[in-house]
Order: sequence, then structure tokens, then C-alpha cells
Amino acid sequence: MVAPVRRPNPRLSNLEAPDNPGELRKQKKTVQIYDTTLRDGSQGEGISLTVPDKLKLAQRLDEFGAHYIEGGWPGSNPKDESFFAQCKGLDNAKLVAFGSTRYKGTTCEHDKNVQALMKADTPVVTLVGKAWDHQVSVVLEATLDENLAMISDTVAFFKRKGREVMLDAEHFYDGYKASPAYALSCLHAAVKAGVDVLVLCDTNGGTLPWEIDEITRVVVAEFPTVRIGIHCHNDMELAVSNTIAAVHAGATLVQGTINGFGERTGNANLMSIVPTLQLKMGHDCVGDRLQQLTDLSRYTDEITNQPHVPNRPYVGASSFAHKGGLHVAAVLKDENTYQHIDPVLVGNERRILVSELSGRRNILTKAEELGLHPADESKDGVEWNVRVKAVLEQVKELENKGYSFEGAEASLELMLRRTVHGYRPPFELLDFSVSTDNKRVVYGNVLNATPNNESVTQASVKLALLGPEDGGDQCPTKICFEIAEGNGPVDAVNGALQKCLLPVYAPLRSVSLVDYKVRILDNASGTAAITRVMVEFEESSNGKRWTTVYAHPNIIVASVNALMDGFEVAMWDQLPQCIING
Ligand SMILES: CC(=O)SCCNC(=O)CCNC(=O)[C@H](O)C(C)(C)COP(=O)(O)OP(=O)(O)OC[C@H]1O[C@@H](n2cnc3c(N)ncnc32)[C@H](O)[C@@H]1OP(=O)(O)O
Ligand SMILES: CC(C)C(=O)C(=O)O
Repeated sequence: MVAPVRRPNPRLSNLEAPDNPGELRKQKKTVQIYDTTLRDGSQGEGISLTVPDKLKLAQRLDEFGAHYIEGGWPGSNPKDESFFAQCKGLDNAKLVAFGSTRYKGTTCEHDKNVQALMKADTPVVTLVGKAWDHQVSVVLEATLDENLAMISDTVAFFKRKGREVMLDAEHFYDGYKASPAYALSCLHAAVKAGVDVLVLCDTNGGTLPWEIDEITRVVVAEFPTVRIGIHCHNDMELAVSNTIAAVHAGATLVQGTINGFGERTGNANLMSIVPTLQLKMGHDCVGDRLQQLTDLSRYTDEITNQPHVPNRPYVGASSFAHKGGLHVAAVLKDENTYQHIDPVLVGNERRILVSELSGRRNILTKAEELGLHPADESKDGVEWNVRVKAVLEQVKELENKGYSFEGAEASLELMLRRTVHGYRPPFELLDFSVSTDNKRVVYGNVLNATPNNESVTQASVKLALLGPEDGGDQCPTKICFEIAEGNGPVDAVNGALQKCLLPVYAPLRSVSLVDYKVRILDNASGTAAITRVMVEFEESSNGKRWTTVYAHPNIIVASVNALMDGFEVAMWDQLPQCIING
């Protein structure tokens, strides 16, 4: 039987945020966070979590203050079953097992999926039930009444077993638009069977925020004593907005995933929803633990082996990165001029970038971050401001030639340090040369010959090792000439440089080249194009990383200079060992 329904009342539609704090406080409520990264999130392409990964993530979500953690679908695969067998001792969150309502034509006692859910032995069970008549006919190939019985039987079964039960009403919004009476009757069937939470799903992600608002209000009014939840997908990039709209309309539980991971274009991103609910709408979700947000997001990227997305709101590396000179100047006077919140609230930080779009203040801030202070630098009578201006001009000029300092702060640091009065580089490159011999070699006998190319690259470098300024006779400048072979030009030059430098700067042994990126800047010039080389280094003793940049029409010149700069950075804090007779 289909239950009677109330039609949506357009006058109920109201997307305006309360505009006075009193009203906001009145509406402030706890919104429960239901994380489904371990279940719906792992339906995202490219995401495959091991059981230990799932256990670690569940632990982190628990520490973060999620109210519910959906661990998986126990009837789906052995991995999820094993997760439920091992996941014990969450402090704050309730563990949830997910599965579908019983299959048609059977009973809960005989349904494999239902029995697997039982075996998972979790305090909470979430059931997906169809709420769109079209899907019932086409996908389940069941009658509308049979679907209602599948919902109510399964909810009642788990209620009898003492579980907290949620119904994820699949396709609810599309179902409501197609047939409001039937969609609501699915919810009524669950409520009559004792369901604890009705979760309205925008399964295909195709519903607009004002439709979510209007339909959610109808459900909230229809079931005033039942908790209403929301589950959105991001097919129109509206999953976060739609979730927020549902809460504004009365939902008190939100389902979503960390970083929005999920099938197709993903699920609603809890990393945007939680701070918005707390900081903009005054609801309570995880309290002060909101400061763990950025860490949680990046930890999850690591564990799922996904690249960090810098422009993710709130948690991205660029979320509070300021580049334009005017913005930087303003933010330094008052952060709120170009920031909508204090990044500390979500565990993130403000960053100042340096590029051709910078003004003086970008450079001044960087210099301060590096501990270079005007007071130290005026010994030669040149004003600090004059130096900064010179560096700014150099940045703009070099970016015009193909450099990019945003991703290579070490090169900027070098430029700043080199302007400091009395700065003495640890070495100077006097000469270098590289040659590659490529020989065609034929292996085997005449009948069965395998042609191959064998190449050997050799590099030589001539360096002046400068030593300390006051080294005098004890530690004079030394000329070093070394030759090395390598797999290619960069490897060979690197080898020769290290031969010269290691005897003088022993700690350089723990420095390695971890990334090497080449980009052709004016591809119209073909092989004569300017090449930008970025080299990333790592100091293994402390995990410190830095990147240098150089641009030149000759890829080898660009690479050697970026390498040399990287070594210079590594040698700043190290005292040279003098070699008198080396
Ligand atoms: C919107 C969502 O995200 S829902 C979650 C989707 N996630 C997943 O499907 C991941 C886990 N799934 C699985 O491991 C498998 O699909 C299983 C174990 C659940 C089912 O596997 P199988 O029994 O081999 O069935 P299969 O996946 O081929 O087909 C699904 C069956 O479930 C039925 N079904 C679908 N939804 C429901 C539902 N809400 N209630 C009851 N039965 C349902 C379908 O009608 C179909 O049965 P049919 O083949 O008799 O028509
Ligand atoms: C099963 C549910 C929660 C789902 O993913 C959806 O309907 O979008």
C-alpha cells in the first residue's frame, strides 16, 4: 500500500541564511558526521584499501570525532568481512555495516547479504533500499509492494536484533520528483518498522540545491520525530552545496567521504562540509577537533595513494596561498582582507608565494621567513628596501625568461642570500664539459644478430672551493678538477660534482636528487626551445626537501646550474673541512 503524502509547499522554500546571530544560535544544532570513505569512498576509481589501511583510517576518523564510520559491505567481499572482525575499540564513533535490503522472494533469515550483516556484529546497520518506482520495476524487477516489504522486513529484522538502523533511501530525490507518493511510502515503510534514521540520497548527483531544500523540508515535516540524513554525489559538483542545503532544510546527519572520494565524480566532501557547518552555520560537528581537518585530508591522500589536490577548499596547500602583490600587501595588514577564515581553525596555514605577480611585500615576507632581517644587512650601506626591490626585479625578469619560483623556493632563497653583504658561496663552477659516446653494437652471430646501442657519458667539472673567508693559509681556496661517468649527462655531472664536494662537505653524502622535471617553454622553437629544469633534493638525515630552478636553451646548462644551486643550498649550514694537500 502506498501511504498518503503531503505535496511540497513552495512557501517552505527558503535558502536564505539567518542574518542575525540570535537567529543563528536558535538554529544551532549538532549535525552528526557519518563517514563512508571506507565503503562508498572505495568505490572511487583507483582506490583500493587493504584491511590495515581501513583499520588505520577508521582510527583516524574516530580521533577526528566522526559520529559514525561505515566500514564496508560485509556481504560483498572477504576483505570487508575481515575488517569487521578486526575493527575493535573505537572511542567515539559507532561502527556501521552497510548492505542492501533482503532480496525479493526470500526472507531475512535466508538472505546471504542480511546474514553477513548480522555476522559483522556492529551496533549500527545501514540498509540501502530503493525509493524510485522506476528503479524498482526495471532494476529489482519487483512489484512496488514487494519493495516496500523488502524495506520493512529488513528494518524490522535488525531492530528485533537490537541494532540502530538507518535506511539509505537510494534515488530518493529523483524518485520523489517522479512519484512523490511512492518515494514517501518507502520512508513510511521504514519508519513503521522502527528505523532510526532516514537518509535521503541524491544517488545520481543530478538534483539542484533548491530542489534538495524543498524536498528535504517536505520529509522533515512528514517525519517530525525521525532523524533525517543526507547523502549526495558530486556529478554536477554540487554535492557539498546540496548537503549544506539539506542541513539548512532540517537534516541533522550528513554522509560523505574524506576528500570527496567515491564512484564516478565522487561523494560529498566532508573536508568542505564539516568546516562550513561549524564555522559558517554555527552547528557543532566535531568541536575543536576541526583543527585536525588538514592533517586528516592529507593522511588519507597518502594512505589511498592519491596525489594532493592543492586547490581543495580549506585543506589544500593553496587554500590560503597568496600570490598577487596587492593581495599580499593587504593580507599582511589584515588577514581577513583575502581570507574567509583563519586557516589555523582547520589546521592549515597561510602561505605567501613569489612570482612575477609579486610586489615588494611578497619578497619581504619570504626574507623574514628565511630569517634574513633588514638590521643585519645594511653593513655595506645599501638599504634593505633597495636589495628587496632588486630581487623583485630579478624575479620578474627571470620569470619572463622561463623561470618559475613558485615551486622552487630554494632558488629564491639563494637570490636573497646572495644579495646579503658578505655572502660567500661555498664554491664556484669554473668549467664543465659533457660528452656522450654512442656505439652501435651487434650481439650474436650473423644469422641471429641483435643490434643494440651502448652509450657512455662522461663529464668533467672544474670548481673553485672557496672555503671560509678568514681561512687564510690554513684553508685556502682550492681548485678541484674531477671526471665521472654516468647513465646520462645529469648523472655524470652530478658524479663529478660530488667527487669535488664530498671530501670538503662530508654531510653532502646524505643529500640526494629525488625529482628532476624538464619543461619546454616555447615549443614553437622545437629543439632550440628554452628548457626549464627543476631539481628536487632531499636530505635523508632530516627529511628536508628543497627545489631549485634554472632555465636555458641548453638543457645541460640548465640542469648543471639547477644542480649546483641545490648543492649550494645544502651546504649553507655546514662548515667546510679544509683540504690543504688534497
Ligand atoms: C548506490 C550505491 O552505492 S549502493 C552500493 C553499491 N555498491 C556495490 O555494489 C559494491 C558491493 N557489491 C557487491 O559486492 C555485489 O554487487 C553484491 C555482493 C552486493 C551482490 O552481488 P550479486 O548477488 O552477484 O548480485 P549483482 O551485483 O550482480 O546484482 C545485484 C542484485 O541485487 C539486487 N538489488 C539491488 N539493489 C537492491 C536492494 N536495495 N535490495 C535488494 N536487492 C537489491 C538486484 O536486483 C540484483 O539482483 P538480480 O540479479 O536478481 O536482479
Ligand atoms: C547506497 C547509497 C548510500 C548510495 O551510495 C546512494 O544512493 O547514492
